[in-house]
Amino acid sequence: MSNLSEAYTDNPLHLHHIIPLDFDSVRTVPDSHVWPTSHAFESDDQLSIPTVDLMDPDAVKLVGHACETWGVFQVINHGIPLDIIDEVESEARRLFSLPTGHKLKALRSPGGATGYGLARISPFFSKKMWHEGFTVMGSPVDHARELWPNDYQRFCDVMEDYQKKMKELAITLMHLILKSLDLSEEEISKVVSPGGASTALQLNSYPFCPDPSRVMGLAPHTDTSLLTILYQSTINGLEIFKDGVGWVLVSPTNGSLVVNVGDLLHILSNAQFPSVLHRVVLKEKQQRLSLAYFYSPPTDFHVSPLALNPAQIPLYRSVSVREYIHIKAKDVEKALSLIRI
Ligand SMILES: C=C1C[C@]23C[C@H]1CC[C@H]2[C@@]12CCC[C@@](C)(C(=O)O1)[C@H]2[C@@H]3C(=O)O
Ligand SMILES: O=C(O)CCC(=O)C(=O)O
Ligand SMILES: [Fe+2]
Repeated sequence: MSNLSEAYTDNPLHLHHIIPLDFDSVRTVPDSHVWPTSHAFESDDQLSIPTVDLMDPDAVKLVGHACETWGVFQVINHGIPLDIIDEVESEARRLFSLPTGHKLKALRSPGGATGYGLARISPFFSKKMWHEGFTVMGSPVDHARELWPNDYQRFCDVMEDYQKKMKELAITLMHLILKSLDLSEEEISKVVSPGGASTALQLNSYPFCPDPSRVMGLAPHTDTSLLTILYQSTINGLEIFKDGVGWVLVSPTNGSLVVNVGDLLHILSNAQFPSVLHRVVLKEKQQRLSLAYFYSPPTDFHVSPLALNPAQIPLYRSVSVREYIHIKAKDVEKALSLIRI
């Protein structure tokens, strides 16, 4: 079991916050899943998040500017082969296409971090989300075997390969981002070391919904990570909240990946980079899939504001990754303010 998995084990959930609806059998949206104002504050502007070409000689500057102004950007020329992404998507599709009863064989346990179930933030909302997820940390073999006793190898190989590639990309991105904050190589290598990281891969499915405008795919949240790398296949739905503007749609563009700043990078940057609030709304009468890879330092690593010039004061106290996960499990919305100095 990985350390990150243990950190989540300390914060158990109740089963009714884990078991998704039997989406196959619903013909109308049950009251438990109706969100009254899900489309409020949507911006009409044709605004879009920045795109960064990782091969651009100015990548450090571009990435730094995108993190500061938006907290989220799209990367192209990221070096992840598209056929690998396609394979992960197709394995994710194979998983979510199983009958509900079958998927429940791989249900996340109340004290567990991995497997099939609702998003971890579910207990904080009075309405349920139109969402099912499958969380992977390292090898998914235990849960894959429960789903496909004689045919789990391919799923495992594909998921492990993807995590390996995502980790390399996350490290590349972290180097660029921390360089943009003027951190020295020595400081950077403390935060980003190939051997030590906490990572997770989340397969997200937003099943077909008979009445998409009344439900919420994934409620507004910030990610706990340093950064998150997201692949959102071809269906619209992801929106990010930009101060002074409102909800901005992030449309999928072929082969690009969305990178967003998480809470831990927000702390590390001393609030220079916003930990971007985002949500998923259902825009189409079609199932939507996404793959989110979360990259954080090891759970015993202490995160504190690093990018300080002599005139600046730290806005957050130092917090270990494990402690921050614990604080967030108690109160997702207040977590950052609880460690503010
Ligand atoms: C490594 C992570 C990051 C987690 C928890 C754990 C595994 C699953 C991730 C998500 C995925 C869906 C949104 C989120 C908010 C959720 O509910 O579960 C994420 C959460 C976080 O960023 O806090
Ligand atoms: O499905 C998406 O586009 C976003 C998923 C997400 O925000 C997450 O997994 O944390
Ligand atoms: Fe997220």
